Amino acid sequence: MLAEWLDQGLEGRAPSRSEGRIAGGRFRLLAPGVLELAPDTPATGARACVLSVGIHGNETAPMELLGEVLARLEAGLLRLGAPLLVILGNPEAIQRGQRCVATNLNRLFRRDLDQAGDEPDRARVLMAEVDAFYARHPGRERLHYDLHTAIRDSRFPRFVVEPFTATPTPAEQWRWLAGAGIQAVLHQHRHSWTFSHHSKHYHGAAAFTLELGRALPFGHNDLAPLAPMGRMLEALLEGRVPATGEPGTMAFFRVEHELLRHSEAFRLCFPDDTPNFSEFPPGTLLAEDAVAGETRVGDTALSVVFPNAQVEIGARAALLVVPSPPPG
Ligand SMILES: O=C(O)CCC(=O)N[C@@H](CCC(=O)O)C(=O)O
Ligand SMILES: [Zn+2]
Repeated sequence: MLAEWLDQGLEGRAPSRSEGRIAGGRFRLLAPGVLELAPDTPATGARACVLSVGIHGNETAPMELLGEVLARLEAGLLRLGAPLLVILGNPEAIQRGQRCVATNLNRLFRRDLDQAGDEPDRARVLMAEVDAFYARHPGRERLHYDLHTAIRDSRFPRFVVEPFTATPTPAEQWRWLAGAGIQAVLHQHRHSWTFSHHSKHYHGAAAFTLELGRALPFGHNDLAPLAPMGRMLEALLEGRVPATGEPGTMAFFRVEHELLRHSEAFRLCFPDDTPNFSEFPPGTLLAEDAVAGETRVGDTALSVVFPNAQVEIGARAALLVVPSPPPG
């Protein structure tokens, strides 16, 4: 039923059952693409976990990975030990195999959102479900992993974005992420209104956007490098402490500057297929914009993450980042 729920969501079919039993607890469909797993007896120290995939409809590897974990739970190979909210982010975009339908859902997670349209409506549903889920688990530590894949190759194929908020990230997170095969961490420098930012900013959750390789069509993903990540998700689901790694194995960066597209006549001055975290020396011309003029690297080398000249006007066209010391 659980793996079927995911498949039906991907295909736009209504699920056959809206609640029932699984090993160690119950499942309940709360809204289209929103599944709650409630353990009979939460394990000591279990986190209230939100796991989201498909916020961008063409990022398929996380959906396949989560599908495997849910199938193992359903087959009785795992036993539920933690409260979980499992989210299929943008079903309409997933069915179309597109990043989004009209606008980027992952910029809309703010409580004062007043836009109309499919993605704004979906953001409001998801924010309400996450708010209600965390409210059902007062006193329990909160976690949100929002799983994505990136448009381009990357010097670090598996990395996380740590949203900017006042809430410090618990030190254990760096050990868990290293243990799950994450290779780099990027600290945001300001509020970004992404889904993981919502959970961290409004709920004090340990929350990240996880980039797990490149976005490819269903069936073309190599899930082998994501095996440690799958094991971490299984540990969280069972309420166990995940395997840990050495945070020093990860590269740490912080955002120095956000490059915005201000006009139609905007272009990035490096090839489209430039991998994430490529470094440019001082003086390099990075972008030209009819309104903002030239953007050049200053005195310190900058690396480029998520370059995309095709974004909407006013949206982020790249993050310009520098190495930063590991936390703590
Ligand atoms: O590869 C790209 O250019 C985009 C990949 C992607 O969807 N990234 C997320 C990052 C969210 C964050 O900054 O936390 C996004 O752009 O929404
Ligand atoms: Zn994405």
